Amino acid sequence: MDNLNRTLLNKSQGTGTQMADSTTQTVGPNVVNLTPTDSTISLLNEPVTQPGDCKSSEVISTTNPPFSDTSSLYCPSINHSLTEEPIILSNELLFSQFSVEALIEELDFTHDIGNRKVVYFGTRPYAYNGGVHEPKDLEAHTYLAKVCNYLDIIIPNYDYNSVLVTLYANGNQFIPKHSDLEDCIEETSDIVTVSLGATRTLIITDSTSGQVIKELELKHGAVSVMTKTSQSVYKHEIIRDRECKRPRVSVTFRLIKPPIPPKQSGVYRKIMDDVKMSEISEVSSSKLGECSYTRIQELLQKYGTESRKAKAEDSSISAKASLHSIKESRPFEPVLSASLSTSLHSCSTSSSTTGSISVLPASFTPAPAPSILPISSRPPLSYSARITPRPRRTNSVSSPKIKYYEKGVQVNIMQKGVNDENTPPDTHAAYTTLKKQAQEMEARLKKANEILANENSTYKETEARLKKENEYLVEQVKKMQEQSSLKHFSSSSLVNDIKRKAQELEKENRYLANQVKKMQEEASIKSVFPAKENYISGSMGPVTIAGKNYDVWKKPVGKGASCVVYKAYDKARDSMVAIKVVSLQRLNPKSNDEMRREIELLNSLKDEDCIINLYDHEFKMEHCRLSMVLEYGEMDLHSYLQQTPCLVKSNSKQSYYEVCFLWQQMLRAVQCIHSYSIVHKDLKPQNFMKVKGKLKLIDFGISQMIQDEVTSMIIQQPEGTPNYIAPEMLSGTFGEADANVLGYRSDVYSLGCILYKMCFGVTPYQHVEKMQMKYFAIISKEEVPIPESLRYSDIADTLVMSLRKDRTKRATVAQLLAL
Ligand SMILES: O=C(O)CCC(=O)C(=O)O
Ligand SMILES: [Fe+2]
Repeated sequence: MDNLNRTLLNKSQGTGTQMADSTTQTVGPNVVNLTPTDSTISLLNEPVTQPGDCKSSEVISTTNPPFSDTSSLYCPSINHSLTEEPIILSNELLFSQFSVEALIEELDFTHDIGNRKVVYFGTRPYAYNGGVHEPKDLEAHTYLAKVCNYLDIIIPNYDYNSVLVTLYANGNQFIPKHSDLEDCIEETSDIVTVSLGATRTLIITDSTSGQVIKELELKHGAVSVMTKTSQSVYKHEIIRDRECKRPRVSVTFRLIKPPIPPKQSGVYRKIMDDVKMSEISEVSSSKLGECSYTRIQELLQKYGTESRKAKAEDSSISAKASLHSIKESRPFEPVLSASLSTSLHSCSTSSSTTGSISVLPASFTPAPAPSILPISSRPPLSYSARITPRPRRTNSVSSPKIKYYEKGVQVNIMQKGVNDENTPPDTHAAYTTLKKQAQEMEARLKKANEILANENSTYKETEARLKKENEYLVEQVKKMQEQSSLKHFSSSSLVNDIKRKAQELEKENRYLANQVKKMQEEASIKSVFPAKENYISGSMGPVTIAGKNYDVWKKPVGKGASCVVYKAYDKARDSMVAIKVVSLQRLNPKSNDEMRREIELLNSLKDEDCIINLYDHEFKMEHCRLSMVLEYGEMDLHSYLQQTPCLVKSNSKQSYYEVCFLWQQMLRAVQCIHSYSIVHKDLKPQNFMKVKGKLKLIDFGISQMIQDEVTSMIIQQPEGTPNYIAPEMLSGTFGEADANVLGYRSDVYSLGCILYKMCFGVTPYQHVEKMQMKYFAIISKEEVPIPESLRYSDIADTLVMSLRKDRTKRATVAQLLAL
């Protein structure tokens, strides 16, 4: 604690002495007159009374990240008294996330010293008892750079230019008792070690007495600080720990002096005298052009001669001069630097010196070293040049070279030349060529860069164009998708519509096909007909009516109160006919008159295809029989309705169409007779016959011709079938003589009843069993109710219009047809 206090005070007082050799050319940040920066001062606990007067304690806490309470700040020492003992700064928290394994992974330990391994990075060579380390860039060592960055935070103004990383693979590895007394370490240097990984023990002993002064635990993140000067007083060691299985890495920072030539020979001196700073800066000026090459050439010629001279003076001379880091403020920075070296080949019989030059424009060097310093404090990039005249071992080949780097790739240009022992190398010519080549190379590079820039802009243009095109296409695809989905939607609804219609048509078709089938069946009967057992012979015999023969089916197809209907084959017509045999015997004369009237009516309507055709008739009074040969129909409407579900029940479009179809035909048939001033008076399903699928009127038994509606006759008795009878036809019976007027609209009412039956399966008052009640219901002023189960409003309207009780308000057939 005391030591650090003292250190802080001493450093801040700025009383230290600059120990650097004047030949070191160290012109970095002021090491000696170190004054804490404002930010450092603000971090100190106690107020600073004078600039540079720092009275803080050993450990200075701050809450600023990345420090924790246990972190500390340290001002580098400046006093360097002999008795300054090592101290430890604890930085466990700062390094808590730091992986020592990752650090080991990224490092190549170049020296295996048996009990440990090391690797060195620094701008200057570092020689110690473990070996000699050549200068080496930190390059892209991410984790090591991180340690450097952390150290910059822990000791902000600490000046160092080397990093020695030591790996102790386990507790068996150690470093024996020693002092870091190497000459190459600056006397002003602090020796700072960051301990990472396993905890190990550092023991400090007094060099003279061997007495243990301190035993320090070096945990992960511990930073030990020693001074170079104290190395003559103390020794230190990392002792074995057999229990420890984990690795430990120590990262030791030092300030290394520029290398001292082994022998300060005349040649070296000459070189050193000759190569002045001005020349170096000339060589390394931002323009490595004419002047540099010329100068390099001059120098080589000069030192070639000098070395030959030196060889004559002292054959054992081996001189090496090196000028590094003319402006080295921090290690591993791309710095303005140049080196010039020449070595005389002592063993060679040849006195000649051949040379090679490497010209390394720093602008072509790989990416800058890892960020150890804040960007702002880095010196600007510039060229560096190294001139290396080397002895030629044989007389074979010399290799003047140009190296340059671009994007980390080294490009070598080699020029071979032959020198024999007696011929000094034609360095001038070599360098002229090299210069030319370098210029060419630079020109090519420039061109390549231009092309690249060009390509880059073309690429960018293309990229932008493609992006636009892509956007357009995406938009188009989107639109097309939308359209196609719309199309799909509309086409699917259309398809559904068509499907529905097709289904309806199919139903209709089936119905018609059925009808056709029936008709075909009828037609086929024709061929079957001549079979004897199927027609009448005997009592009715093969019947002759009005002189024509008919083959009559034995079984009657219909029976009435006074008539029987047979099916027969008319050979002359080659078609089926219906033969209606009416028994006149049992009829009164009035009935006979009716029969005659019917015959007349039918005869007058012969040409109408909505009226059943009367082909022939014959009164045989002797037999009291009227035989009528009529057009044959497959089935009357009554039978048809019996075997067909009503509209409400089937509730299908097909039934609807069929009802409409039949209704139209009934209307036409009735319109036809009305146009002959005939009122049918007994319209009911039984009186409509289906002939080849078409409805025709039959049975005019009670029909009569009328002049017009107003002269319509008064009837005495209710006639017609009660379920289809119009109210006006009944009302007369029940004393409402005025209303008992017969008219065309009575047929309309009956038609309405047939339509009602087709819709609901029953006639309006069919459910009323008692006849009298039925009559009352029919004549009642209350309109026939239309059940709501009928969903076809047009039919419902038609029913309402045709079933109006008041006949004057009832529709005529013409009106109904016009709907
Ligand atoms: O590993 C350590 O902590 C000490 C290393 C050391 O003393 C040295 O490299 O000189
Ligand atoms: Fe050491």
